[in-house]
Amino acid sequence: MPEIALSLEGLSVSYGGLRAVDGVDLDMAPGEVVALLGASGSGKSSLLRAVAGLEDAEGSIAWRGESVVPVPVHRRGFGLMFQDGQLFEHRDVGGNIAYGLAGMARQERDRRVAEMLELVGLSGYEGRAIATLSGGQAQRVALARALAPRPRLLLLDEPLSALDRALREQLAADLRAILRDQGTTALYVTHDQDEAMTVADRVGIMSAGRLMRVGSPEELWSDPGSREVAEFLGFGPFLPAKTAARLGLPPADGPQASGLLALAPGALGSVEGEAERGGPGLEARVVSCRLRRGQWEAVADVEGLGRATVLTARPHRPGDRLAVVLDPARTAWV
Ligand SMILES: Nc1ncnc2c1ncn2[C@@H]1O[C@H](COP(=O)(O)OP(=O)(O)OP(=O)(O)O)[C@@H](O)[C@H]1O
Repeated sequence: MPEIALSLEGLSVSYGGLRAVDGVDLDMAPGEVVALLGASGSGKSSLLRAVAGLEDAEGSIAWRGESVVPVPVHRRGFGLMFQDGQLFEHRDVGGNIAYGLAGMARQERDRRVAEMLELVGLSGYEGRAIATLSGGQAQRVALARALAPRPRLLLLDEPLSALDRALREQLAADLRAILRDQGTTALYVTHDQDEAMTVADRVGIMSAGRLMRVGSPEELWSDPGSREVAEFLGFGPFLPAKTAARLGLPPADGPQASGLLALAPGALGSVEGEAERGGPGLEARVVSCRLRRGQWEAVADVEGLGRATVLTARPHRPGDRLAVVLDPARTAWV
């Protein structure tokens, strides 16, 4: 049997009559990073807080087979990191990182602080005042502080949400490298799909308190499992089997829950010049067009599919005709 670090079984969190987390089962391997992804209010933070011991919960929470439910927060050996790093303003950077290292000899503590600062790319920042740090630097210090005592599990709640997108992307990649480097087992809550897919080995999709599906980013994209998860990931439109067959995509073998073919973002592309020549492809009319991250995207009414996003090689005007082809590798049956 594979080794299990954190194990959740039937975990539920209720606030009065509201069931914020509803019967979640999840096993995590040692050193694994799992991101919980879901819309606002789906119960991600409540689940994380229950694991930390900050929220009463039903069901079981075990670490290496032993229940941690009776263990108080500070004895669980779990590290925490939040959106706002919650650094102590009255301590300098070094003092913040050393906070969880009480009981360690001075020299050893200083060494650990320097090592953590190097890990997060802030070597030499020991004496800096917290108020002088940028948002990104503050979150790096918060990460160093959380990792310094070598927690057996790191719990991160939207650690990058307060940062702008470019910084978030950079820090997400750095975080992944740091967690791998340290072999840290981590549960990571975010509502940002790109961040989840960058940081985690496996991503869990939450909706209305339930864990809908857990898988590696590749698994989720190739088989989202349900229309709800597919929609959350940005798949669409969803084509009935008959339409899919007309496009040369007969249903895959095996039972299909709803028998719909879901198109991933980028599944439709235009063959430039073909519309004018009347060549292969579905006929489409452009509604609007925009440049997104260096790629032209047209919203178009596509024959037999309805309104959909189509990647194009150049900008198009409303009313332009396109010949649209489907990339079967960017589709999934749900
Ligand atoms: N302390 C609380 N008392 C009452 N209801 C709460 C409390 N904390 C959360 N809730 C409710 O529980 C549900 C789940 O909230 P939770 O914060 O876990 O979701 P989330 O997915 O983390 O959302 P967000 O991304 O907005 O933080 C929501 O309906 C929320 O309003």
